[in-house]
Amino acid sequence: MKLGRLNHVGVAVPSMHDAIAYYREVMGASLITAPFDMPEQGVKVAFVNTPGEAGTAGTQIELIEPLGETSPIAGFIAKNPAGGQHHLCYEVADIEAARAWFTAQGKRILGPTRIGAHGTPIFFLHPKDMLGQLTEIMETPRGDH
Ligand SMILES: C[C@@H](C(=O)O)C(=O)SCCNC(=O)CCNC(=O)[C@H](O)C(C)(C)COP(=O)(O)OP(=O)(O)OC[C@H]1O[C@@H](n2cnc3c(N)ncnc32)[C@H](O)[C@@H]1OP(=O)(O)O
Ligand SMILES: [Co+2]
Repeated sequence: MKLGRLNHVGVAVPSMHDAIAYYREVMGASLITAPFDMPEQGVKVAFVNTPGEAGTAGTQIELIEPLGETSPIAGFIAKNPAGGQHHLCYEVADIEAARAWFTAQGKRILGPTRIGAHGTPIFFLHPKDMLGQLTEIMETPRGDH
């Protein structure tokens, strides 16, 4: 497997509304997508874009707010009521090859491969196996690179 670009840093927030205001007013972000619900992932999502090198997409901040009774980030927000850095998401060219690569190393994969917020397949790796970092692997969207 070859590691691709850092696609996004997931940031769990208790209030999407307040987090968007923070990125606009405190951080000076001008490109923030409208929030949308991903009920099957248990989160509301909005992306803050940072600029990349000429002609490339910059790394995004993925704001995630708990959605529904069984949100996977409910426990994280309970422990970190102000919110906090939640996961790192790296791109790969081939999601199935990446899954096999981590499985062969005994890394715990959290649930099935599913379609993520960019419309490409993703999976998550347990933070206790990954230097304490919840790690998301996503297939690079077609047309990028
Ligand atoms: C939309 C999509 C996309 O980008 O396309 C997304 O990103 S959706 C992003 C949201 N979806 C996901 O995160 C899906 C995968 N996540 C999960 O399955 C879960 O969140 C887990 C990672 C298993 C954690 O679940 P939960 O907090 O309920 O379990 P737990 O309290 O037993 O936690 C087990 C241990 O892991 C630690 N822990 C929990 N969340 C962590 C995190 N984000 N980073 C680092 N450590 C973390 C806890 O403190 C605890 O450590 P101690 O035992 O030392 O206290
Ligand atoms: Co993510």
